[in-house]
Amino acid sequence: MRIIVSGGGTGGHVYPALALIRTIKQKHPDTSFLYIGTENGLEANIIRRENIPFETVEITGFKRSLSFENIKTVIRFLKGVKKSKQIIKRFKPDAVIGTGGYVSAPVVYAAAKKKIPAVIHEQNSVPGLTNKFLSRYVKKIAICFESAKEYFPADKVILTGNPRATEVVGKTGVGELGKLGLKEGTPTALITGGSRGARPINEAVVKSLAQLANKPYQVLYITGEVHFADVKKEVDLIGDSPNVAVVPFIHNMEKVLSAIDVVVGRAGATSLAEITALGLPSILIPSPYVTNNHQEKNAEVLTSAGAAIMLKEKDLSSQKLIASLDEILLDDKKRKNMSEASKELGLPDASDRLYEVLLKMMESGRS
Ligand SMILES: CC(=O)N[C@H]1[C@@H](OP(=O)(O)OP(=O)(O)OC[C@H]2O[C@@H](n3ccc(=O)[nH]c3=O)[C@H](O)[C@@H]2O)O[C@H](CO)[C@@H](O)[C@@H]1O
Repeated sequence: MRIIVSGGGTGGHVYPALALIRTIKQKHPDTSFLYIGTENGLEANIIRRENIPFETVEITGFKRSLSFENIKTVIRFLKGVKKSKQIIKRFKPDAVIGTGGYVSAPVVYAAAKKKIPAVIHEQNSVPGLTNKFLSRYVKKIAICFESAKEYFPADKVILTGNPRATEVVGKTGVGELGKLGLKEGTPTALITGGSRGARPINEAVVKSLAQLANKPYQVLYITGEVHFADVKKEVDLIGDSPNVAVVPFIHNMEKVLSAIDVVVGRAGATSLAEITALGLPSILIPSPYVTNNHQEKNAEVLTSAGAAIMLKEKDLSSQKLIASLDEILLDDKKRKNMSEASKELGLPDASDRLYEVLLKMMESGRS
C-alpha cells in the first residue's frame, strides 16, 4: 500500500496520524508512507524523528477579521494544492488521510481532485474549519465524539475514536518516572498545557511550587518547549523541589502516561482520548482561544460523566489548582470513581476502527 498522511500544526493533529501509521505498519509492514506537513508545525520535528518520509507545503490559517493576510492565505492554499498535486502524481498513493490542522486542507483537497480516495479524522467534539471545508470532498469522515456528527454529511460519518487512544493502552511506564528524577510508586500528577504549552497554566503552576513541595504526591510538569527557558529561570529562583520534575516536552508520552494518576491540562481532544483510554481522572482548563470554544465542549463530555473537574482559565489560581489536586489525589474513593467514569468514555480500539474505514474505502475504489 502507498499512503499519504497529512495533519499538523499541533501535537493533537500529529500524534493520531502517527499512531495510525504505526498500526498500518504493523498490519502491512510493506506499506510506503509519505507525510505532508509544514516546516513550522510540531510535525516537522515529531515525524522526522520517526524517520517517516516528510515533505512540506506552506500554509496559514484564516484570520477572523477581514485582512490582507487572508488574501495571502488563499494564495498559499492554491500554491499548496499545486504542490500537493505534484507530490501525489509522483508518489501515486492508494489513499490519503487528513488529521486536521491547516496543512491537511490543500493536501486532501488535491487528493480529491486527483480522484484518490481520502478520509479525514476529526478529533474534536466541534469540528474545525479545515475539516468542515474538506467534508464535501472526502469519501469518509472519522469522528471521535458523537456530537461532531451533526456537522458533517450523515452518509460519510463514522465514529472511530482517536488512534492515539489505542497507542497508550497496554504500555508499561515502569522506570519512566525514575528517569525524570521522580519516585516510582508515589501518586503522580502530570501537568501540561497541551503540545505547545500554555502560559496561564505555567503561571499558576510556578506560583504553586512552594506548596507542592510539601505534598504527599509528586508532579511531572511539562512547560512546553517555547516556555521552558522562562519557567526554568523562575523555578531556579524558588529552589529545587524533589517531588516536582520540570521538563520542556516528553517524546514518549504513551509510556509515561501509564505511570500517571491524574492529568491536569487543557482539553485538547487527543489528550482526552488518551486520558479516557487509560481511565485517568483529570483537571481540565480548556483553552478559551480556540475556534468555537471547542475545548470547553470537549471538556464537558468528561465533566458531565464525572470523569473530570473543569477549571475555567479565568478562575485559575494556584490555590484552585492545588485544591483540585488535593481533591483527587488525597481521596482514593473519588479518584477511583473518576477513573471508572473516565474509562467508560474511552475508545481504546480506535486504531483498528479507523484502519477498517481506510481499508473499506480503498476496496470500494477510487472516487
Ligand atoms: C491551541 C489548539 O489549537 N489546540 C488544539 C490542538 O491541541 P494540542 O496539540 O495541545 O492537542 P492535544 O492536547 O489534544 O494533544 C496533545 C498531544 O501531544 C502529546 N504531548 C503533549 C505534551 C508533551 O510533552 N508530549 C506529548 O507527546 C499528548 O500526549 C497528545 O498526544 O489539537 C487538539 C486536537 O485536535 C485540539 O483539541 C486543540 O484544541
